[in-house]
Amino acid sequence: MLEELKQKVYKANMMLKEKELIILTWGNASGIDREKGLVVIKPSGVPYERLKVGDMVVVDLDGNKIEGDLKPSSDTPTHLELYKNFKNIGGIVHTHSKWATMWAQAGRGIEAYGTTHADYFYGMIPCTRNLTEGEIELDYEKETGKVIVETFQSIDPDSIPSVLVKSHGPFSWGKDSIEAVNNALILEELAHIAYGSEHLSRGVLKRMDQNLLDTHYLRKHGKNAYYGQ
Ligand SMILES: O=C(CO)[C@@H](O)[C@H](O)COP(=O)(O)O
Repeated sequence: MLEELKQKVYKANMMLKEKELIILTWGNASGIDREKGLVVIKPSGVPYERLKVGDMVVVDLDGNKIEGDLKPSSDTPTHLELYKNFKNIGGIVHTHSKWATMWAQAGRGIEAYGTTHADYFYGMIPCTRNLTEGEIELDYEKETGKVIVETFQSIDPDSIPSVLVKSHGPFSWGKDSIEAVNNALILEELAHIAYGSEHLSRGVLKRMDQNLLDTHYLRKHGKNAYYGQ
């Protein structure tokens, strides 16, 4: 069942390791078949060194396991919530990549400071609020997806394909799981560059000019060409 999607999701998972976005078992990738309403996701706790295509788990959008010998990732409820609410996405990845996780732990979104950012993200990459707001939340994996969706109430997930989850780490998405890995890689680079830029500017750095942001993002996404046109 879903053999092609399993191959792609397996490849996306292995790319997370190749691109050094994860170590040990600190992350997962998934992909959805929208027609069938089924999601393929990495099994929980399996080290990437031992991961096989046949280990991929199939779940429905309610979280019921449809196929697979292993338990789906503990982040499955978050992936499902995003698939249900962000209708254009076909793949999601979660990592604990260093630079993005630093921003997530600091509770700070990554402001658009330059054209490297603007080529891929049309504005600030947001950080969610605290998941629990002071209460002990036992089912926080379920809540994580809801808090991400709440964060995107007035943000288009197609033009900002990543989020930082407070006290946890980043989630990225795309039209499929491979594009989601690519967006996670770009996020990690932007997180590193933004950190250095803030420090070198000794706290006076402001977000980039809106015209420059528009020009770069819209040009890269086929919406306009150059200044003056
Ligand atoms: O942050 C966590 C656990 O604290 C997870 O994101 C793990 O890093 C990956 O979990 P599995 O996919 O192996 O269940």
